[in-house]
Amino acid sequence: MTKTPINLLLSDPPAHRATIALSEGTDPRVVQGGLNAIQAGLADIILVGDTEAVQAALADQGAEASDHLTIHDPATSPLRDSFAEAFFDLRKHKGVDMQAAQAAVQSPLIYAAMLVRMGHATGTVGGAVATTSDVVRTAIQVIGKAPDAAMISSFFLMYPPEQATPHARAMLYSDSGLVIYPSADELAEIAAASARSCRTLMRDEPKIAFLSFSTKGSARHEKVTKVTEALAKLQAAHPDLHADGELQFDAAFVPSVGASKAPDSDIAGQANVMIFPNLDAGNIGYKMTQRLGGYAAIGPILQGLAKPANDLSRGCSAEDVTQMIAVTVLQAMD
Ligand SMILES: CC(C)(COP(=O)(O)OP(=O)(O)OC[C@H]1O[C@@H](n2cnc3c(N)ncnc32)[C@H](O)[C@@H]1OP(=O)(O)O)[C@@H](O)C(=O)NCCC(=O)NCCS
Ligand SMILES: CC(=O)OP(=O)(O)O
Repeated sequence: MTKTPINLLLSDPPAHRATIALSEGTDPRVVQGGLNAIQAGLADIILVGDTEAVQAALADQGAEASDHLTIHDPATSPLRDSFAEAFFDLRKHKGVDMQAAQAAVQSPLIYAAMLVRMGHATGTVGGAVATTSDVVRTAIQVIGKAPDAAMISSFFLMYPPEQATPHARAMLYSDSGLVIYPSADELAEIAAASARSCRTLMRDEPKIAFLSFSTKGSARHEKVTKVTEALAKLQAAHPDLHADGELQFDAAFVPSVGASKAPDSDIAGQANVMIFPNLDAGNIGYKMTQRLGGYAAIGPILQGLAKPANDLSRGCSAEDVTQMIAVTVLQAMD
C-alpha cells in the first residue's frame, strides 16, 4: 500500500483526535475533503466562514454540523475580541492598530490561523481559493517560525500513478511553492528541513539531490556554483545526511543515467528528495510531473512553522484536501 499521509495516519493514529481548521469553509472541495476526513477518523474539523453559507455548503453534500464538525463565523465568534487583542499584540510593531486588528481577524484565513496560535485547533489548511502568497504570509505573521528553524519553506509530496515507469517512486520536491530565489545558505536550510519532512511524512530515509542544469561540472556558471555551495554547507552542518549535487534531474532520477553521468555518486539515480535551485524550476517541475507524468501532488506543505499550517493549489480536489488534513495532523505529531 502506498505510504500516503492518510494511510500513515490511519496506521499510527494520535492518542487524542486532532482538530483541523479549514479557512475556506464554503468551498465544495474543502467541505467534501473535511467530511471525508471525519468519516475516515483522521480529525475533527472546524469550518470557518459565514454561518449560513457554510450550512448551505454542508447541506449541498447532505451534511450538517455535529460533534466532530463545528462552524466558526469570524463575524459572530465569541473568540473574536481575544483574537483581535492577540493579533494587535503580534503586529503592533508593524503599525497595526486595534481597529485594523479587529478587521484583520474577520478574515477567515487569519481567523483560522489564530485558532491554531491560541490552541483551539491543531493545525489549519487553506489555499483552495486563496493564493499561496496570502496563505503563507498569514501563517508567517500569525503562527510564526519554529524556534529551531532558520526560515519557512515549502515542498510537495509526489506519488507515482499506478501505471508508471520502472523507476517511478514517491518523492519530495522542494521548494516548489514559497522561497523564490534562495541563496546557497537558504538552499542548504531547505534541504535540511526537507530531510526531516521526508522522515515524518514519507517514513523514508532521505537521499537528497541538489538539482541543476549541470551534472558534476558539465557546465560552469554562477548558478551551478550556488548549488555546489549549498551542498557543501549542508554537509558541513549535517554530515549524517546523504546528499549530492549538482545533478540534472535525469541523473538524480534514472539509475542508468546517474551511473553514466555521476558514476561515483550514491545519490544519482536514487534520490527521493529533489531540491530545486529556485521557485521557477520547483513550481514548473512539480506541475509538469503532476500534469504530464500523472503523479499525485500533495502541497505546498509548509515546513519551519511553530505549529502546522498548510496551503493547497487552487487546482486541488477534495481528495487533496483530505490528504492535506492528514499531513497537518502528522506534522503536529512530529
Ligand atoms: C511567501 C511570500 C508571500 C513572502 O511574502 P513577502 O511579500 O516576501 O513578504 P515580506 O517580505 O513582506 O515579508 C513578510 C514577513 O514574512 C517574513 N518572511 C518572508 N519570507 C519568509 C520565509 N521564507 N521564512 C520566514 N519568514 C519569512 C518576513 O521576514 C516578514 O516578516 P515581518 O512581517 O514580521 O517583517 C513570498 O515569498 C511569495 O510570494 N512567495 C511565492 C509564493 C507563490 O506565489 N508561490 C507560487 C504558487 S505555490
Ligand atoms: C502551489 C501552487 O502553484 O499554487 P496555485 O496553483 O494555487 O498557484
